Amino acid sequence: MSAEGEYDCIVIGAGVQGSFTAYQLAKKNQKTLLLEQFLLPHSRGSSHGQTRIIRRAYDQDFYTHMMEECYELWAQLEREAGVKLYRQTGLLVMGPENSESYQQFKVTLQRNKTPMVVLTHDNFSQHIPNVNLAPGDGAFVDISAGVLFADRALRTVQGQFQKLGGVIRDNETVTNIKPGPVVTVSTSAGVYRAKSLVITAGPWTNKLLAHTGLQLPLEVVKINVCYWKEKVPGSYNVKRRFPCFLLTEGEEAKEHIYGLPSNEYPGLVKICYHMGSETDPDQRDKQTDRSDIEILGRYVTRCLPGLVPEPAVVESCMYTLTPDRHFVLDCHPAYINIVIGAGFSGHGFKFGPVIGKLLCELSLGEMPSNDLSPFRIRRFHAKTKSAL
Ligand SMILES: Cc1cc2nc3c(=O)[nH]c(=O)nc-3n(C[C@H](O)[C@H](O)[C@H](O)COP(=O)(O)OP(=O)(O)OC[C@H]3O[C@@H](n4cnc5c(N)ncnc54)[C@H](O)[C@@H]3O)c2cc1C
Ligand SMILES: O=C(O)[C@@H]1CCCC=N1
Repeated sequence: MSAEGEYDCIVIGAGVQGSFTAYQLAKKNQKTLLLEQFLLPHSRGSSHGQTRIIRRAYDQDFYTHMMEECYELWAQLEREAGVKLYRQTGLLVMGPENSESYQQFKVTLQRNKTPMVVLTHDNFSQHIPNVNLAPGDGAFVDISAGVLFADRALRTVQGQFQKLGGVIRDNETVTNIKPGPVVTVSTSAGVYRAKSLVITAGPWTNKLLAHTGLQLPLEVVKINVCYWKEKVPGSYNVKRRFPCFLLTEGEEAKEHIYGLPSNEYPGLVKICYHMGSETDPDQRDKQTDRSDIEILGRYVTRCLPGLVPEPAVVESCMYTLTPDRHFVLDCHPAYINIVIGAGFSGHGFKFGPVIGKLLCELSLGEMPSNDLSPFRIRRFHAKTKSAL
């Protein structure tokens, strides 16, 4: 399509997934429009903030496999744009030695021959100072893991997309979608048409899908992003090689607790709980539940004695959860030219480059370069509401 307002593909949502999808489409010479409801950059979705963890450590092989290509794609983007987006720190994984969850993480890395170091109670504090390893807990380090500079990554991929001729229209909310062989998308500022549409709207996915008669079993939760003050400045700093860490489960909670070394805010360590309370994305700040912060405070007191056990800074972010915590990467069940990337369940940032590639392949009708069976919509069966 070449007339004004007509595109090969329209992508809705300029978070990490929509931005990488638009970039991949432009790389394949597709005339692409990326629509974003807020002025960019913004902090109202799931992709904002300075940092995210990148890791191969997972409890399922398919994520560890996807990360192989993903590390290469991150490095390729760094080279292409001449910016640093990743810093290797390692990821310390801890959890009850005999628990299923901890063992699955460990065994998945071992099976995939991922570089790792197993720590013992005897040598733990020599390698990882200022952390108490609970009795009965095991620990290992995923060596290639580290920190992604999230805001910078978003700016970079959007910039590369524009350099390839892609168009970003921000401050423009999509208000309607009319499916068909040519999809019509109405916004607060205009009407656009395209051969295909990709919906990567994060917490707003079901609001947009309502225009297409589909609802997915997605739950949106608010996450309190907590930063904890070092008692002795520098003791958990990235420059002192303090790693990212992940507690598979523990005394305080069933869900993960995870953290990143102090870096973006001097003297403050980012530690979060991998769950929050339900929210409407347009009313995020009305959700004031702090039970996750109480859980974190107890954990910090017990295991991170060098931190003040109450957060110095609390920011907000949102997860869009699926029931099984796996992503949705699929075509719309009724409209093959509408592609959905959703439900990243609080762990999707690191996969951005590979998800962009897969959603691009789906929208071009190509054979996906990864097995998408864990990510198909049909796995939800009865939970998928359809008015079609
Ligand atoms: C606190 C926190 C910590 C995390 N830590 C990690 C981590 O360490 N490692 C990791 O890999 N992942 C992590 N994640 C998860 C990761 O950040 C998300 O999976 C990812 O950002 C999801 O991106 P997205 O593009 O799907 O959604 P979003 O970033 O929310 O993007 C969706 C976009 O669509 C736009 N939009 C919605 N509706 C419309 C409309 N009608 N019109 C136009 N635009 C619209 C929104 O404004 C938004 O910009 C974390 C998430 C949080 C919240
Ligand atoms: O995806 C990640 O690495 C982080 C840490 C573990 C829980 C979710 N997000």
